[in-house]
Amino acid sequence: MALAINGLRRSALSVPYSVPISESRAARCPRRARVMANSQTANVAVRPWAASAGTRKTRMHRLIEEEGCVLLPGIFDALSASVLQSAGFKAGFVSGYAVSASRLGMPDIGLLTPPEMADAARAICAAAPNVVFIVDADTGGGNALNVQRTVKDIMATGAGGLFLEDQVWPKKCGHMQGKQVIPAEDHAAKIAAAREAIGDADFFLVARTDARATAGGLNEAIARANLYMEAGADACFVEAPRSDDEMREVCKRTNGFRAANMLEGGFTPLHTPQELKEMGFHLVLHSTTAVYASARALIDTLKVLKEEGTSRDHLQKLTTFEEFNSLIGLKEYNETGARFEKFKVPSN
Ligand SMILES: C[C@@](O)(CC(=O)O)C(=O)O
Ligand SMILES: [Mg+2]
Repeated sequence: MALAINGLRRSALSVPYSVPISESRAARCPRRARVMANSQTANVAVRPWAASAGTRKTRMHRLIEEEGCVLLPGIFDALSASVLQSAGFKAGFVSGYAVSASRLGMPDIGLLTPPEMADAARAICAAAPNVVFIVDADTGGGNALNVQRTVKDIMATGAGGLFLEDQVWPKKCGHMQGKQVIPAEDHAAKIAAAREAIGDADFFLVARTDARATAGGLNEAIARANLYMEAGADACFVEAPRSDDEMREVCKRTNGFRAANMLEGGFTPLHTPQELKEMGFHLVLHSTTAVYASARALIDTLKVLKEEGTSRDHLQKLTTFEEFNSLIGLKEYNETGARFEKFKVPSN
């Protein structure tokens, strides 16, 4: 019996995507068998994206080449992006979790919309033009057509790539309970649609799977990651592995570049980029570190202000007036303003 990946254009794959599997296994769980069959071929298949990935060098590919393992702190607005750039980071992650919290004051349960995310990304990229940002596009806003629109919107912000995940909408943060995933073939089709929308642009596509949390567990998540790589992703992200052994398994059995997420208080053990590089990861998100640090600082500072009615005894906890103005480029703005105070007729 031959099964095909629904939704993928035949021209998108140069290898046969019909894989013979046993009738009985397919009958027990056809969709799962389809995914597993494809994952079994993934290591031997000649993948067209792999050939173009060799020549296609995005900013993110170059950073991976330079650093081996790229650290992307999660940020959520123009100010946090400015701080990230000032701290010397070359890459950052526009976190859906953190944007939902900072922009809406709402949890990461599918309340943030793609246009709101694109709007946040636009301000972020403008505030930190030297940083390559990867944007969390959640599920991409619907089907393949919605995904293509979302991809184009996010590309127009100046970002260097995006994450696209296979959860059922409304999605949840990967470290929350009760997640569900759409059929693997449907998400592979969305990845193929995203790849088509990206074309030759300098834009890095990360396919995320949340299937570790479902009945299929780690095996299904790994099979899905490989399928999504076949569909055209530049990197895969198996969300929320629960131990070092699971993280190593992900690295051993998935193809292409791999992302890990170090979410404090989540399911995945925390590691340094060097440790993760040794395991086989290439991108390291610290998706919530900055938003948790900001919340901690605000909680503590405003508590003191409420109690004492003044900040004068706690100024060491705040930036200074000068430091803050410099952070957001006051001197440069003033210089530009001065150059255009009056139009001067050129003397010769
Ligand atoms: C990475 C993340 O998607 C959080 C998560 O689901 O683990 C984010 O929005 O920062
Ligand atoms: Mg997210």
